[in-house]
Amino acid sequence: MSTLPLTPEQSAILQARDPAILVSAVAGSGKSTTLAHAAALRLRRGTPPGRILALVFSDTARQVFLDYLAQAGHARADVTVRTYDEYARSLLDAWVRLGYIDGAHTRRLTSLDALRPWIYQAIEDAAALGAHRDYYEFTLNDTHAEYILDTLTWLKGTLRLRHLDDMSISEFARQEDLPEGLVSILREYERARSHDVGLYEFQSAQDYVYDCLTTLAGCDYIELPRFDLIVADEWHDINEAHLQLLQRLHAGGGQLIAAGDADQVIHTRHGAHPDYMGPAFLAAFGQARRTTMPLSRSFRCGPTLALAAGQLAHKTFESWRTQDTEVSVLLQARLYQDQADGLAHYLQGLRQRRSESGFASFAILLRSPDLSIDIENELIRQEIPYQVNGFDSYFERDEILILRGILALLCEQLHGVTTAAEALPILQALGRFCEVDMPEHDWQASARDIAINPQLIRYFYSGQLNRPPPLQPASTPTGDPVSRKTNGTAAPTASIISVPSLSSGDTHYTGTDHRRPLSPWRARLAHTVEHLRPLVNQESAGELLRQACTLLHLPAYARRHYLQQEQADGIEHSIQAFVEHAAQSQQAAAAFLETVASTQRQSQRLRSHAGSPRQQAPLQLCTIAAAKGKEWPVVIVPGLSRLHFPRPQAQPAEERRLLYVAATRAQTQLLLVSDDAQHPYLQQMDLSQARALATAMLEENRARQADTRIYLHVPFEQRADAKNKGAQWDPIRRQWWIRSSMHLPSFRDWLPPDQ
Ligand SMILES: Nc1ncnc2c1ncn2[C@@H]1O[C@H](COP(=O)(O)OP(=O)(O)OP(=O)(O)O)[C@@H](O)[C@H]1O
Repeated sequence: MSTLPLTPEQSAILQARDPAILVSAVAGSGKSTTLAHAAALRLRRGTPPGRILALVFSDTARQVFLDYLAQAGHARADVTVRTYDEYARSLLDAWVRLGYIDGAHTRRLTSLDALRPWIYQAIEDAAALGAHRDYYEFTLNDTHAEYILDTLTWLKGTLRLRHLDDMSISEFARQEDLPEGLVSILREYERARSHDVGLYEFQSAQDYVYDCLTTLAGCDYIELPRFDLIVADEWHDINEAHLQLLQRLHAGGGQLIAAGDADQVIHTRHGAHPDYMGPAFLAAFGQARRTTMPLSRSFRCGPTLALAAGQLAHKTFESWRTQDTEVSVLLQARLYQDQADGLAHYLQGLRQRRSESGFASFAILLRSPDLSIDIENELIRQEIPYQVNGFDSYFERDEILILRGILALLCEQLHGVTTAAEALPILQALGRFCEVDMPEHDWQASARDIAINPQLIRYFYSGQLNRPPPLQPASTPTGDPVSRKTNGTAAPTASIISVPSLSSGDTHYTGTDHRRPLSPWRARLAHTVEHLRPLVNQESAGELLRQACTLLHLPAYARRHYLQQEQADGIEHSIQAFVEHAAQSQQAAAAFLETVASTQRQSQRLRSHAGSPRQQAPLQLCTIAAAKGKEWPVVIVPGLSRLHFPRPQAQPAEERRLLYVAATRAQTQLLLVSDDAQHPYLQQMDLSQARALATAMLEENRARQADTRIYLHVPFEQRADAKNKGAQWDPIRRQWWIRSSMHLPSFRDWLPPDQ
């Protein structure tokens, strides 16, 4: 049995009898704990484990839920705890076993690698139809493939994809505001995937819930399992498909308790919406049969942070803590650069004040990866070990690799790079820019040669980047795409590409047709190299990169490859930050390339944790989205600037929720870094008012703590005696308790050993 004394709000939720309960909670208020206790209480009251279902959104959340269930006194295997995708998949499996659907040949694909051939096939099939070629680029690359999957995830999550069967491509494209070419790809992909209701060629994680609902709609004889209790954690991540599956499960009777925080909705792109934390829940579960209950006090955030977060979110947000969370603001002059120095200084000082040897208590949460350039550089300078979470370190990002590659082309030498492993990503990024199509072993060979002799990059340029791409044969899709395409690039055709050994200096190709004109990107690269090469010894790296970005139309490149405005903006910011980094260094191109390469090696050492000083625990450098559900003693949120956070083009409400999620990860200290003392978020949080009100809340919490509950071990036959002395009965824990301010010696026989 758990020793955790539940709060009155938690107890009220556990005692409520309504068939559908929506728990509207603040961050860190014990949502998962409460749901686990609800399951434990049912088990104690005799509900068989098989009649309880817990649904979560991630493996981490499942683990957390199982831990809380164990804390509440129940072994891990007692209750079914599943993600929605896993649960839907288990339903489909059961229907196959029962013979309701034919799943004998359905392939279960788990990675983009496994899905890629099918996506590429759909792109080719849609392109072959020819109708939308003038308005859409049917490119075969991973970025495009990911965009297609992202769009599918959204359309399936919102169940909007269902309309595609009843509409023409142009009608659907108009309705969803999508390019017709993209819609034609989606249609081809779904046609290849699903032959009929319950008959699937292949399924991936994003399909299970959607396919379950489609199968249920087409097969009304299928019965779903019945549960006495369904608990749904992280309800703020719910989308229409999850909601409808839950509605079907709940229609069999029993109780549903869903818990979430409307201000943690940050995945509207995948179909989540704050309405599900209110009107949509109430509508879905019937007027007379549901209720909303609060969890309004946080166990994580101290009073100052709770009050400030409440002001940001326009809601009541209180705290149980007797220690405050200190919230401070670091003002900096500019978005990039200055803040990094201030930050590292602050970090080192704080670590010393906290008397900690490592950085495990620290997290820096980024609105988007572009800020990482200066922060990573500063962490490296200060030898602070760090781990990157939710994005790639700037050394590994395509746009930065392209910029390094361009400087190397101007220098006609890949300065600073000493191994094939270092050269390969730069060559491949340039290759993607120019749509070079080579087999993997040729990439490897080129990287090896250039690592040995960095000047050979000039042959890579003349042989691969500065020549027209060969004509591809017309695609004749037949049979299984898996056997035709294997990895990130379309299967090479030996008669068209024959890569010379770079070390021989040989630039002769056996291509069959070179009449095709240079693609705009190759042509722009050629023009840039021609224009800037003569300036390489006169201009600094920063100036060369600035001019290269303009000549290459890099923002347009970002927009073409990253079809989502949000991603394209992120790439543009990242490019801008790297160019500024080069400018600040005031180095010539060759020296700057050397510096970046050696900084990269230091970064790898610090990130691998191998050579960090005194084997210190690393700091977490995380995107806000990847920090959701986690907590750290010290949280730093840089980049509060009117240009960066909130992003001017993004949805203002979702931007505000992003900051709310980031800020509420902090336990003892939150540092907000801004270039503007009047930043709208700082004004909304009104820290001086929050600090003033926090004092009273802290005193109240300390007084309450001094008067906590003490649970007694009262034998059944002595219960009347305990009651007469003033003990009270807790119906949820089924235990007698007294206040710590009562006369303890009167209860000596029943006190726990530590009292
Ligand atoms: N009644 C309680 N008394 C003391 N601590 C509690 C109580 N309920 C929960 N906690 C603690 O509060 C912390 C947060 O709990 P939990 O993870 O359940 O919150 P949450 O609302 O799900 O958090 P998040 O905002 O990350 O979703 C945990 O350390 C948990 O043990």
